[in-house]
Amino acid sequence: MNKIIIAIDGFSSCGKSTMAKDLAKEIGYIYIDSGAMYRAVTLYCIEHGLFLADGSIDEDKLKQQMSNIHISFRLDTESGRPRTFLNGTDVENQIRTLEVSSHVSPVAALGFVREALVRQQQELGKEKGIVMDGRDIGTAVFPDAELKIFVTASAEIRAQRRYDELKAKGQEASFEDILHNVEERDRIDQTREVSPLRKADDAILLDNSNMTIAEQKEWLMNQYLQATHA
Ligand SMILES: Nc1ncnc2c1ncn2[C@@H]1O[C@H](COP(=O)(O)OP(=O)(O)O)[C@@H](O)[C@H]1O
Ligand SMILES: Nc1ccn([C@@H]2O[C@H](COP(=O)(O)OP(=O)(O)O)[C@@H](O)[C@H]2O)c(=O)n1
Repeated sequence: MNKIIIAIDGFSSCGKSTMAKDLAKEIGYIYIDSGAMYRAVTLYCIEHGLFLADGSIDEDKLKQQMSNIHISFRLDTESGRPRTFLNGTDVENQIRTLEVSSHVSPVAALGFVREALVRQQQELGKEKGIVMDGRDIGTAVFPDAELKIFVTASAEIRAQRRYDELKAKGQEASFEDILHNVEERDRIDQTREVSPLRKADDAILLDNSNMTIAEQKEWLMNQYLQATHA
């Protein structure tokens, strides 16, 4: 069967990567978490003092240093899930903290950052057989993707899911802070000038507010089967 490209976009913390990862594993496709790439660049900025005292980004320095930022993914053989590496170091846990979440959307709004990452993402999808999730996969990275999904759920439900996840990992964070972060990122992601978050006209909308992980997994598998047998 011919391999296709599956683009999964949507609002923050709604379950995109959970469903994308599960599908990729089941059908033997590569899974790429494009958000992890923006998070890795953000971690680099934090670690290299590129956030100025007023909270803004030293754009000139970041532009100069973009070629020093190398992001890769390696499969964790135990969990079967990919882990994110920044310049050879496993940063999978560090990029998921609320600190990185609080800084990532302004970094992702920078045109030169998007250009560099989109180029890498397109390269990764060249052979097809890929599931990629993010904000602009169906609109900018792979506008010709054969299957596009746009996921949403209420902000409270999304914040609760992220809160439960951080708590399970032993990370302290308040529900209010997470809700604020989810809403703020949605606002910045939807209003930025370059490739803002929006549903592609040909994407299928999924509101998974009242769906379990198993139900959404089955829903996505059905979409894949329909797309490949059409
Ligand atoms: N339908 C669901 N019901 C409950 N929790 C979910 C559901 N889908 C995903 N989750 C959980 O919500 C959290 C955020 O999911 P994730 O896949 O990381 O979202 P995204 O990639 O959209 O940010 C994870 O802890 C995940 O296990
Ligand atoms: N394709 C993408 C993916 C992420 N992003 C940015 O990166 C941030 C983190 O993405 P993510 O997918 O890890 O976010 P969560 O939904 O997992 O919280 C988003 O809030 C966007 O600002 C983007 O601009 N374009």
